[in-house]
Amino acid sequence: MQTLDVALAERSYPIHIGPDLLSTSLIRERIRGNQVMVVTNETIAPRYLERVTASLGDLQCDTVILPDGEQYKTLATLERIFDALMEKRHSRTTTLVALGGGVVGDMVGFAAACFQRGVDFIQVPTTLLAQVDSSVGGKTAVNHPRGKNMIGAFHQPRSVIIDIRVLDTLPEREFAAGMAEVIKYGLIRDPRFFDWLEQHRSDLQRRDDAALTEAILRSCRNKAEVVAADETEQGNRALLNLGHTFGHAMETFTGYRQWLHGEAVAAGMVMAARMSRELGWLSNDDVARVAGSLSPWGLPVTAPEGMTTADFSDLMALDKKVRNGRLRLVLLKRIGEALVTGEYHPNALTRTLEAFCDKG
Ligand SMILES: NC(=O)c1ccc[n+]([C@@H]2O[C@H](COP(=O)([O-])OP(=O)(O)OC[C@H]3O[C@@H](n4cnc5c(N)ncnc54)[C@H](O)[C@@H]3O)[C@@H](O)[C@H]2O)c1
Ligand SMILES: O=C(O)C(=O)C[C@@H](O)[C@H](O)[C@H](O)COP(=O)(O)O
Ligand SMILES: [Zn+2]
Repeated sequence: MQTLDVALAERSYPIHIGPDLLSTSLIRERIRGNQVMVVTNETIAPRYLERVTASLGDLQCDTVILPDGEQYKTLATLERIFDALMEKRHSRTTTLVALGGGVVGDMVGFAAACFQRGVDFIQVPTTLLAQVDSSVGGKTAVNHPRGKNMIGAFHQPRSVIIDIRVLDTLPEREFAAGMAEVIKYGLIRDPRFFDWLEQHRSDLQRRDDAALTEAILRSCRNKAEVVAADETEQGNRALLNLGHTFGHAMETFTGYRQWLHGEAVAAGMVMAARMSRELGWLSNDDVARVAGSLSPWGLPVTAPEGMTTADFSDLMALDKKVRNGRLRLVLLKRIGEALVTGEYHPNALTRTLEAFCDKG
């Protein structure tokens, strides 16, 4: 097992990474009270829920099983968690455990931030995307029909427990979606990791344990460093949003049903790369290299069917990085270095959107 720390003073916490961690005492050790609510979904429950509850010893342990899917990452679904907490008489010293992918993790984190104005929670991520990104950093939220993650809070977990064995049951499409966020770290701040990912693509495609552990570790290290330097996104944390302004627009446009988050981020990162070329920062070869790092995973590099430039503009105007009416975007200075900026000629954005919507 390897352990990293997210250094946030009194809110610091460990990330444990290794095989077969689900049934160890790691979760139990981080629980401070005598009550725990394990929240998961209908797909994950039959596979992993019992293993987790069995590891919790003599605590009062209750469970909630949510419906599966991004379309359920809503305020309405959150109520099921609050109802269960009230029904089972959980108090302020309870701990919520998020057993699942980013959807479960984001909702449980938000429920923990809200219940009695804030209780402990532990992330037990079961998708690659959740292991490398969403379980770390304390961004929690639900979606609004008009915008992604619009209602949420910053609330850090007590610990993150990454059992790489649970990825054995993860479908290919979900695994690839997680790779989009892994590749993101290489693009925004870690060019050596980007090179490494290109060199080890086939090892990762066959889910070789050593390569997978290395990819998860290096991703979590990148995320932990960014979060430790800027917990609430006053500055450089926004770099983790590469591809997301475009991607969130695509997810919202498709009603949170058609495209996976990682797929939308992949297409969004290609858009960001193309816009960076418009601004003279990336070459044609760089853009081809960005797209070429994503497409072998079957990730989309074109816009959803029927989405127009007007759709993009409308939805992107609601992005959380808008400041005083000006849309700020995360763009690439070069492969391995990103910046967030609102200082670009609007034509560069128009040309990027037109090219993307016309022919992809
Ligand atoms: N908070 C953050 O910092 C952050 C970062 C990135 C993404 N996100 C959010 O995360 C969400 C996407 O997360 P995701 O990609 O994990 O999607 P997800 O949570 O929907 O999980 C993907 C699918 O895999 C299934 N699944 C999960 N673990 C499995 C396993 N081990 N075996 C078999 N099936 C399994 C799930 O039931 C689901 O059907 C989005 O809502 C996105 O906005 C948040
Ligand atoms: O942790 C962050 O910060 C991120 O931006 C990570 C993203 O991968 C993630 O999708 C996040 O939920 C996006 O946040 P949002 O503030 O743009 O909704
Ligand atoms: Zn993301």
